[in-house]
Amino acid sequence: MWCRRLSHLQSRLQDLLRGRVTCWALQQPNFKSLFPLAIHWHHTASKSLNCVWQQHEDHFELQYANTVMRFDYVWLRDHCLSASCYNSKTHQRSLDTASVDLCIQPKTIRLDETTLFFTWPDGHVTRYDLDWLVKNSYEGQKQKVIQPRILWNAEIYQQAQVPSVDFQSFLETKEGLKNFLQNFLLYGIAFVENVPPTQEHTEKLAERISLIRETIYGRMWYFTSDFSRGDTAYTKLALDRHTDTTYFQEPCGIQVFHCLKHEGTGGRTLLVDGFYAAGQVLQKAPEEFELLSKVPLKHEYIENVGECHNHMIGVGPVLNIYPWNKELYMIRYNNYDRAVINTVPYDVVHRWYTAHRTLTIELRKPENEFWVKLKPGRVLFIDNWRILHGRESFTGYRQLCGCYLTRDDVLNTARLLGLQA
Ligand SMILES: C[N+](C)(C)CCCC[C@H](N)C(=O)O
Ligand SMILES: O=C(O)CCC(=O)C(=O)O
Ligand SMILES: [Fe+2]
Repeated sequence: MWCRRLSHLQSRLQDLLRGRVTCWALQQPNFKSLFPLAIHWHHTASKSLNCVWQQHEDHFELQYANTVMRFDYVWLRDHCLSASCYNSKTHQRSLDTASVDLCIQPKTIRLDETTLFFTWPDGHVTRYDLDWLVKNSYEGQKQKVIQPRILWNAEIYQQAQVPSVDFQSFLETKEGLKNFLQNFLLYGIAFVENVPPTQEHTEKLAERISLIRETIYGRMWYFTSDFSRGDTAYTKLALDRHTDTTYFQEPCGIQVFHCLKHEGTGGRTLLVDGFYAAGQVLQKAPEEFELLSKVPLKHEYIENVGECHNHMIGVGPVLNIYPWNKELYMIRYNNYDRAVINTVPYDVVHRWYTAHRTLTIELRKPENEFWVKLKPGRVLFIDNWRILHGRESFTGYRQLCGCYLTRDDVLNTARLLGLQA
């Protein structure tokens, strides 16, 4: 049998060289006689557990907890949590996945209480907890959201009466921080009150939840309408709704705004939930939603003002979704910074403009706009992957400070506090 296997491997190699990459064993007519398999369903001794499984040629099928799951055998071997395959202190795999035979099949399978035991051809035994399998199966993950959110329009947000968190409790208590982060994760915006109106205190606040993301604008920024940088943000002009740093390969995750001073009129901040608007597009025109999630676009920042010389380019679709559950996780929307579209043919471009228009119409509906006047002492955190911001034109002297945060670090803090993120 070994020789046979070797000659199979040789022809498999030829197949690979010719570009045929299906599993050799499955192509063998006498496959079943080489690996006799049980084809009937196995039931558990305890009926109450309600678990049945079946060993197929190329996968393992499990029905448990109202879920039908299918597992690939290489996947099962790769996810062995035994001491020799997984270091539970570091939570890292020690098994060399490349050493697993891609045609591996278990020799025996047995269920004991809530644990499945797989014995592999080399005698190695892997145990899987049934609940672990449900939680980590594709079928289980497909039905779950990574981050629960409450999508809002102005009315929903205002009626929710989301409380602001006090500066002191945000800095000094775990509950204060946790409440703040919970609201931030759910709504994509959150406020901290009674913050001393200085850049230092704003920085302290930011550092409580995350590393500050230093960018071409600096670490903490401080800006007025002095056109010190080559961007409309540094003027008194109105800014339509947008997300920032769309021209980064990874746009900044969170934006922090603290208005330190404004002696003049106007200058209110506009906030729109981009995911709410995208949700409306999904309902009304699913094929347009899909197009917005597939067509890659460039955004660009070109600056040549004073000493500042920058040229940044970021590529990605307007809507970014996880392919396995279709969950939206990032919107890139900035009509000012969108670069020349040269990544798609003309007919797709036209359909893209139609889809972009549908989204824009949703984003511009007055009922989706939440307007707020930023005041010294009240710091606003914005999820820049979800919420669009803008501002009304203004008169007089207006000073804003703030920073960007690394999304990974904000989510890290949230998870360590027990929040789902
Ligand atoms: C916040 N701060 C003033 C530092 C930067 C402004 C960046 C503006 C740019 N058009 C964008 O949308 O990314
Ligand atoms: O001036 C403002 O309120 C916001 C300007 C802006 O969009 C930005 O700085 O990112
Ligand atoms: Fe902005």
